[in-house]
Amino acid sequence: MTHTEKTQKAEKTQNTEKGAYEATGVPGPGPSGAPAGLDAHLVVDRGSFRLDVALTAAPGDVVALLGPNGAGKTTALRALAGLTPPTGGHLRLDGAVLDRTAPESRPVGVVFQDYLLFPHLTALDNVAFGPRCHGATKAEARAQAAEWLERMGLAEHAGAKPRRLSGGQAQRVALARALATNPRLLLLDEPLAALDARTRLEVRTQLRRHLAEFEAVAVLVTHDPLDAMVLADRLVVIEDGRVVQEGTPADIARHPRTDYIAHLVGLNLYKGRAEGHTVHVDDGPAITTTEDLTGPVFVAFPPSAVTLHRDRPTGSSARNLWQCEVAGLETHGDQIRADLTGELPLAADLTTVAAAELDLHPGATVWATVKAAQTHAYPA
Ligand SMILES: Nc1ncnc2c1ncn2[C@@H]1O[C@H](COP(=O)(O)OP(=O)(O)OP(=O)(O)O)[C@@H](O)[C@H]1O
Repeated sequence: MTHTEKTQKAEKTQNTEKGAYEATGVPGPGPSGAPAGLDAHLVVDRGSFRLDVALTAAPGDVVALLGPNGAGKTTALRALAGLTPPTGGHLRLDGAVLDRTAPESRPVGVVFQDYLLFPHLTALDNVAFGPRCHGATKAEARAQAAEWLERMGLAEHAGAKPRRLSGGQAQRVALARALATNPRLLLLDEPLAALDARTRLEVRTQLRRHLAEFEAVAVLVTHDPLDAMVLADRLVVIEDGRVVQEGTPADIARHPRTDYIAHLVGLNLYKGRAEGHTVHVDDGPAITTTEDLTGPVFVAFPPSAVTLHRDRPTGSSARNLWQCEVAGLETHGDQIRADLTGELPLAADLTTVAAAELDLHPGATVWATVKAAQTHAYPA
């Protein structure tokens, strides 16, 4: 999320926080100064597996939990929702202790991976189910549901049953159902996993917008580094039940500390403004892409797409050429990853032989080329 988006959201949070607390009955940060947001230490024992993860977030933060299969992401999410009993630790939300609060009494909204929409209920009644469970009358719940469907651009599908909805629409209905309870903590389990690649791109953009508008804490679980980088302000990487790294997507992408993360974030990612096939990177140079877009975009390419040269290449057909300096070199398996600074900070992967031939060392000046066809631009 950009700085401007965060600032707008922070202002909105200040303006709406009181209303949200009143709606949920959860005490806000009172004169005693109980910290707003999430303060959790999740300890869960499951046979030989132990989850031991500390997680804190301020209202407005979107945190992504990432990790390989079996790392404990779902267990963490279920512990936050109250669906898996903890063995120890603590869970506080806006200063209120929730350790012993039943799941349905927590100011928590959950969007499950397969959405779990009721097949026999319309989109409207699926969304109304959320507020109904939190004590709203049938009429109130339906009015709130209609409002949320409108906000999600789904008003015309209010009467449709889930089987008549596309994957992206079903995802938004599930999100509306979770948000309709005014949760102080929104949990999303692999929110885009059930969608095909094409729908995913569009839904990712919409979800990013909805999360940017959400004033409380959002925690999402995902395997997909793009989802994490696009949707979250902060990544918490879990391996084998423990946090192995956390930070902004940019920090983690630049300085992976485990092979899993290096593989996970195998991308150079930039935000900028597209004008046709050219993306003007914020505070950086232009990148030529094959996509034809206009307005704010992300552009990404893997470090393996970067070719390095000691001298400025003359005959290269690559559309993107930048002068860089080697800031660091790291070995990853049989590859060398070069961390480059300059007009465009980037990571480049090359073989050990190529690194030796180029006489790469920290401080060396190099030219990097990337073919337009190896970049990927998409709306921000
Ligand atoms: N119901 C259960 N009973 C016992 N152990 C379980 C149960 N569910 C999960 N586990 C174990 O807990 C550990 C963490 O599983 P969890 O599903 O939280 O991981 P995950 O990171 O979400 O993985 P995935 O990405 O595959 O969904 C795994 O070792 C798993 O075998």
